[in-house]
Amino acid sequence: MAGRGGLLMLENFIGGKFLPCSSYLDSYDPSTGEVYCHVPNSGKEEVEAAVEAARAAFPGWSSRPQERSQVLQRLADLLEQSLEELAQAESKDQGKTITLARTMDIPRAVHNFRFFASSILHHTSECTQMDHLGCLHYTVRAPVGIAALISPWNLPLYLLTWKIAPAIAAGNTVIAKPSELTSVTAWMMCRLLEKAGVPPGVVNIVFGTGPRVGEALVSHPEVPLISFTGSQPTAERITQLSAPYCKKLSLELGGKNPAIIFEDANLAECIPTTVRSSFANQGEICLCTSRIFVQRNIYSEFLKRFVEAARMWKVGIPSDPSADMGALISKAHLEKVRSYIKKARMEGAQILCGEGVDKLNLPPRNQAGYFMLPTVITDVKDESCCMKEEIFGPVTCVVPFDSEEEVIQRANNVKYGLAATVWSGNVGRVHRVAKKLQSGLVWTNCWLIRELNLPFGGMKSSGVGREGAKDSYEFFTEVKTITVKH
Ligand SMILES: NC(=O)c1ccc[n+]([C@@H]2O[C@H](COP(=O)([O-])OP(=O)(O)OC[C@H]3O[C@@H](n4cnc5c(N)ncnc54)[C@H](O)[C@@H]3O)[C@@H](O)[C@H]2O)c1
Ligand SMILES: N/C(=C\C=C\C=O)C(=O)O
Repeated sequence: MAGRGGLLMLENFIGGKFLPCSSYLDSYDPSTGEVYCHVPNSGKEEVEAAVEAARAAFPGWSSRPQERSQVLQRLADLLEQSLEELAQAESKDQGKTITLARTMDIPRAVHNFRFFASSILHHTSECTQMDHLGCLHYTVRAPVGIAALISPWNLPLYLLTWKIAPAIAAGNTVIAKPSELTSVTAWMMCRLLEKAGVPPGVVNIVFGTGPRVGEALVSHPEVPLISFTGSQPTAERITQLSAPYCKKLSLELGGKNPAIIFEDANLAECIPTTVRSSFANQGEICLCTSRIFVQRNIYSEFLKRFVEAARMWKVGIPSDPSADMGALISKAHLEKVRSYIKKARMEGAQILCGEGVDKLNLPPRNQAGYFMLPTVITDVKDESCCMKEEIFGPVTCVVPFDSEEEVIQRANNVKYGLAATVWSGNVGRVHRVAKKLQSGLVWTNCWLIRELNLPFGGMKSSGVGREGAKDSYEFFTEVKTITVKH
């Protein structure tokens, strides 16, 4: 929809209707630094309206499980038919490459609906007998009610649908709040909901900032469940606000993910995959590698080949299909990421390629965009902020190690525990190391191969709870144990 100054103007989606808001936020095109869209700056009033709509829709939606599965399938089909349009929009709004949006973000959003449409039909419940007391016990599960779903800016539709699909499949009604920095594809999806047969009020989307609309949502007494993906400080705030109501919480947070590369690793596979795991989506994936530990006897060779491969990664405008990396999300974020390179230099680390070393070539129109080259840091201490804090940008540190025990201890020596990769041809070692890593996910000799049936989530400050077929079902339902005396 065209709004002020011919710019795209989004509206909230509440009770099956698009509704304007009394105030709007500017949203920037990361590749040019120009405002290109206005996003509703919603608050308490919009949350009240969404709660009312979600409450009214709950009795009907929660009582029709077969129909829910069919509706989700139709929504998946409709999203798939709009794949190209959605990919273009995601790439423009977020700064990611069109190739990544086409091959990962939007296909995964489609898959999220297909997967939960099917998996919801296959859950079983528990039953036990106490013959000596003449009793049979069994469990039933019921949707919790109105779910608040809050998602970040890095994988906008991918992560939003990873929450909406299991929540509504289980029979809840939802109020979703996408990041104010990347709201466009969520708004586009609203146009498909009615066509798919999602009844009004089942999916409500309120746009705006965390402190204003996000807090109104998480502290609403009629919203008993919150699924949040984002940063650890925001998770802390949400936990505080929801504590008085004992809400159910799922928190998917940041990472400081290690790659451990042993001397017997297949470097021909490991190097391109580790370049990708460090720099895909501009390093803005919570699962991205940011600490690379390399066994000392292959360290020099690895470093040389890794830096060569990182330099080959093409930073380009997001719409260029040959680009490997696009623009970072915002000016503030670019400055934050760059500040880590300055700190590393001040600490005596070496920057081997990227920021401040190589030259970025951009068309004149994109000079004010938020671009940065893939950057490799070395000679950096484990205690440095670059090795401890989540940078969430195209920056990775490479350091040597000597023994298995040493590298496990160093890899675990951060507050986060989300994802690790281990590279070795020795199956025994891979299995031993994977078991000792404090990490919710360990990919060995690969990265980011997702099996949605199995638990996804982090340890330590990387989160609370797990998502996936069974875990999401358990989170989005309440269980009840029934005892029958016969
Ligand atoms: N573990 C995972 O699956 C996963 C996935 C993607 C991103 N992340 C993490 O997300 C972070 C980057 O995303 P971000 O910058 O959008 O995170 P963020 O915490 O700033 O924002 C995430 C969402 O929370 C909202 N929000 C902010 N303050 C809020 C408040 N006070 N109350 C309610 N809602 C509030 C934001 O508007 C946004 O929608 C990184 O730390 C990254 O690692 C984790
Ligand atoms: N939740 C998932 C990925 C999160 C990525 C973070 O940036 C997923 O693949 O299910």
